Formats: sequence, C-alpha cells, structure tokens
Amino acid sequence: MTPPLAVDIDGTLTGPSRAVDPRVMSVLQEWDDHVVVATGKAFPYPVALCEFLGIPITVIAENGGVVAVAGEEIVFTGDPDSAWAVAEAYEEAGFGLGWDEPDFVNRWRETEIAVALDQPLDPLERIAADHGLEVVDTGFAYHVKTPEVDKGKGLEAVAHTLERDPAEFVAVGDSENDVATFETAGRSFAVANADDSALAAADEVTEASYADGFLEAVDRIETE
Ligand SMILES: O=C(O)COP(=O)(O)O
Ligand SMILES: [Mg+2]
Repeated sequence: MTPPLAVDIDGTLTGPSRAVDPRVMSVLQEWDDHVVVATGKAFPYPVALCEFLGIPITVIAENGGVVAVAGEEIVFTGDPDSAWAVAEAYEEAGFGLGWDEPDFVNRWRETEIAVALDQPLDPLERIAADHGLEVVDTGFAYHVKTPEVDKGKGLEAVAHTLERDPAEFVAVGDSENDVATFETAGRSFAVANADDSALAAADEVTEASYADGFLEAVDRIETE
C-alpha cells in the first residue's frame, strides 16, 4: 500500500541548479495517497507546483511557517517582523540579502527571510540570535526563522487536518530543514547529496543523488 508522502523540493525533486526534474512530475501526479510538498521556498512556489501538477494543494512552505491544505484556512506561524528586522540590521552592518533584483526569493515570503549562501554567515547568525531567531542552511539559502517553526511541526499540522497519523508518512529530503520532517514521519529517506544532518537523521539514504535519489526512494517505497 502506498503511504502518504512528504517531499522536499530543492535538492530532492531537482538537480543542483534547482530545476525540477521532469521525471518526478508523473510520480507525484500518480501517487496513490496524499502528497505534501514541504519546502523552505516562499509560499507561492509549492502552491504553483501542486497547481501545475494538478494535485491538491497540500503544502508546508517557508520551513513550516506556512501550512496550507486545500479547503482549509491557511496557517501562518513565525515572526516576519523580527525576520525583516534582522534583514535590515544585516544590511545596516554592510551586508545584503545577496539576490538579484527583483528579489523573487523573498518577495512573497510571509514568515521568514532567506539570504544567499555567498553572504557572510557569522554576522547573520549573530544578528538573528539578537532577535531571538535562528539561521538554517538548506544548501540553497540561509533561512532566518523562529526556532519554534519547522517542517516537522508543519507535517503534524497537515496530518491532523487530513485526519492521518504523521507516522504514516514517508518523508524524502536533502538538508538540515528536513531533519524535523524525518523525525515526525514514520519512514524517512535522505538523497545521497544530503547534508550531514539530514544523512544522520534519515532512516535510509539513497545511493543516487538529487531527483535520481528521490526516484530510487520511490522505488524502495513501492517495492518493499
Ligand atoms: O528554499 C530553500 O532554500 C530550500 O528549499 P527546500 O526546502 O525545498 O529544499
Ligand atoms: Mg531541500
């Protein structure tokens, strides 16, 4: 029996460039149970992914800051004011968010901010801590967020809404921001390109990387 799925986007459904691998599309479209897209990306991105796939909108965005299930009220948690205060203080200290203008990474972000990986981490962590926030490195961006919010709590909320047990879910991901999902789901896979924290937290690690790793995990889920 196919379990419900919680899947990360960047580094898991994509290649290194963040382009979604077209082979994952039909897998997600044909999945026999719920597909929860659980990402650090800003809210509209996973919604658009579901929309273009033609699957129900069931998303955890911004590392858990936004939880949306079609037909239900959208739940926002997090502290956007503090996150933007961190961005301002970081810029005042002479640094920047590091994205090309227009900044499509943060433009529609509701609960946290993301900083490019080529920007200095130490001052960002220091300023975030001064505001009671933390920095999570997804391998694609530094996210400044409240420590109380994560994808695992997002999965609990989604499971509750769907009247399912979070332990029924299988999670697939690649980085630090997926660790909480791995701890909440009943079974978890890190793709081979995952960072050390995700590799350590996952029940299983695929031999293949990126979308190939996701497809390998699917194969194991379906055949074991
Ligand atoms: O937005 C990011 O930095 C990472 O996104 P992801 O959680 O889908 O990998
Ligand atoms: Mg990822």
